[in-house]
Amino acid sequence: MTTEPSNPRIEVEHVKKRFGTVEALSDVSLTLEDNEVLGLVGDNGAGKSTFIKTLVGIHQPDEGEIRFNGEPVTIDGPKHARTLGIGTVYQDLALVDELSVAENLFLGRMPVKKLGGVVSVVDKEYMKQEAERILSEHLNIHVDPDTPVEYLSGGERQAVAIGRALVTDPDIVLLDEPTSALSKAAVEHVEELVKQLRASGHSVILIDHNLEEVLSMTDRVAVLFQGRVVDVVDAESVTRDDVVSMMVSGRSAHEDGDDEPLGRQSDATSSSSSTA
Ligand SMILES: Nc1ncnc2c1ncn2[C@@H]1O[C@H](COP(=O)(O)OP(=O)(O)OP(=O)(O)O)[C@@H](O)[C@H]1O
Repeated sequence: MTTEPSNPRIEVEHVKKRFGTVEALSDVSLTLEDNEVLGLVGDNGAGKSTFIKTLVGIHQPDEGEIRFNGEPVTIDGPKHARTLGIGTVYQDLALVDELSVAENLFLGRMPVKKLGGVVSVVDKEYMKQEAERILSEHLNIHVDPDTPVEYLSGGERQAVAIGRALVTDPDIVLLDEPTSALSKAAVEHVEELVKQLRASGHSVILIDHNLEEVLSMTDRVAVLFQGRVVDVVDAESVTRDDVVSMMVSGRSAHEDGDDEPLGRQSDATSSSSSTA
């Protein structure tokens, strides 16, 4: 279901990002509307993770502008992104193996309490209770919050990573492959979570190689090819085959067949900045 663009949470305009000779993002323009789930798909190396990492300030764009709630921003890094209300689950999970589930959820933002009104100590009880609540309520995962994450299954680790993004109650959630290591039942919980996030007014960007999941979870889908946006399509009306074709050819399903693919090697003037 596509609604008229009205109140973008994030606007990315003409962003370029190079790594040496590789142009990972070539003139990317995209919007994330208020209360929408935007899918980001593309073949390996298309630029999806670079896009997410640029949004949270891990990478700085070489060119272009990012606006957040209408205001141009320079995002210094993940901490700054969190203060802007962006929660992120990275593809590599970024968990610390030897720390517990609760410690991973609250990494870098441990809650403190005053002992005797004077000495500040980490509030471990609160951390454990919150960790259990977030994981069971949102993800239906029941693990001992004291367990080091190195002992968890892949699916449980993924749930901890998602739970970690939810601790700060963000308005915008960026999910980079949130279901890649999950069982079918756990994937359904993530799908449910994404629906709940949207129902409660969040905006979500979802990267997922499973196109069925993307099409069922998102409102719009942006297709990337070699650093460019091929098209942004309505998830309800596009077919999986059309998305695959755009991912492989670098051409929009709506374009005539004679154009050059919109790849890094192409000299074709980009018509790829659709924000549909
Ligand atoms: N830190 C980096 N240094 C050098 N090159 C990089 C770096 N990060 C990404 N790249 C390159 O930029 C391009 C885009 O990579 P990116 O990880 O964004 O793709 P992706 O769409 O997320 O791929 P995948 O689906 O395989 O995760 C690739 O050619 C990649 O090798």
